[in-house]
Amino acid sequence: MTSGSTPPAGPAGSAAARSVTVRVPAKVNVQLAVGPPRPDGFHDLANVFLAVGLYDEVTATAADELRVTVSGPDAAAVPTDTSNLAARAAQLLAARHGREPHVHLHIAKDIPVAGGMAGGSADGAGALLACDALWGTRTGTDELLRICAELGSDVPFSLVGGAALGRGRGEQLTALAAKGPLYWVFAVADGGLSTPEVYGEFDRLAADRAVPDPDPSPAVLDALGSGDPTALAAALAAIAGGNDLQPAALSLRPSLAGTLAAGTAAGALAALVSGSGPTCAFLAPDEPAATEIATALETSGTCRKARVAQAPAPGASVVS
Ligand SMILES: C[C@@](CO)(OP(=O)(O)O)[C@H](O)COP(=O)(O)OP(=O)(O)OC[C@H]1O[C@@H](n2ccc(N)nc2=O)[C@H](O)[C@@H]1O
Ligand SMILES: Nc1ncnc2c1ncn2[C@@H]1O[C@H](COP(=O)(O)OP(=O)(O)O)[C@@H](O)[C@H]1O
Repeated sequence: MTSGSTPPAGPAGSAAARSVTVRVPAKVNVQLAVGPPRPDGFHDLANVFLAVGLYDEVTATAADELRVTVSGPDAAAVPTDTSNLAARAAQLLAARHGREPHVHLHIAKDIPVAGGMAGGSADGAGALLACDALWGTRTGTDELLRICAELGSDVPFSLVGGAALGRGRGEQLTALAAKGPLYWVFAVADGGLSTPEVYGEFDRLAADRAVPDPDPSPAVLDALGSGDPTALAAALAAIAGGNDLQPAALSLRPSLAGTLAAGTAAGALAALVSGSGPTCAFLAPDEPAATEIATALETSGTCRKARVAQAPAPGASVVS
């Protein structure tokens, strides 16, 4: 083999790489203001996204067909066919570049499944970045973000991470200042909630009232920028907790009220359902308090397990 045809020894992510691993964070919606349903079935949002330090890892390896495998305690709940957002990401990227989506995608799953923490979106964004690096297709950020928006409303945020305001259906992002670390505790429930069903329940509960256009709370944005958990909790209290989907999630899963109460009793400054749920998110004053809240939640019997995570977390990034 001549030196010209020998793949150069390069860093993972170069055209020479045979395997690329990308780490992608989960999210919590610090505020989720939901407008009325649009003609296309989506809802306009003011979605204050915050990436948190629970991660999935997506590894893309050269293969002669598209294949998805999943590991982790909740792996059995994740589809491995082309409904998996990671597989769909590979297909969309390959189509953009006129190539076959031949790749083995392995997802090391740590983000709760169907939990309102955007785990599927994370895997979609992670697969996109991993395949782009593996295939050497060098797709620009704007094009990657367009593909993310095709995959799902939350996927663009999974790519960028940090903190951002999502307008439209959540896909139109503006970066937000966020100072850390903020310590969050996540109470993971048994079983998930379907995002479309929760939006449907929101519509049912709102049927006899006018739903205002969604807007972010300036106090929430200020508190996020200052990194002061007490100020953030006060700003959330002033807007009835901040998540307009919370009553719908509670209506579909009334037991979540007990989870929220257990975290509050254990010292959480704020307690809210994460997005469409059923994961509940608790803002802690500091790291030791977060550990105490997690222990109290696990012994309360109101959740399957509790996880502590710091925020803001970086977006999707190549780790090897
Ligand atoms: C609620 C949120 C909050 O961040 O996330 P989760 O808590 O589920 O993770 C998101 O809006 C979920 O976004 P995502 O999970 O990407 O949803 P998509 O695949 O785009 O849409 C799935 C379905 O949810 C509903 N949907 C989603 C987004 C939106 N702005 N309005 C909607 O009504 C629609 O019924 C849509 O068909
Ligand atoms: N890579 C993936 N990981 C998890 N779920 C996925 C994935 N791809 C598709 N799904 C489907 O998306 C649904 C929602 O999963 P997930 O994104 O974890 O939750 P949420 O939308 O509540 O944040 C799952 O029930 C599953 O059927």
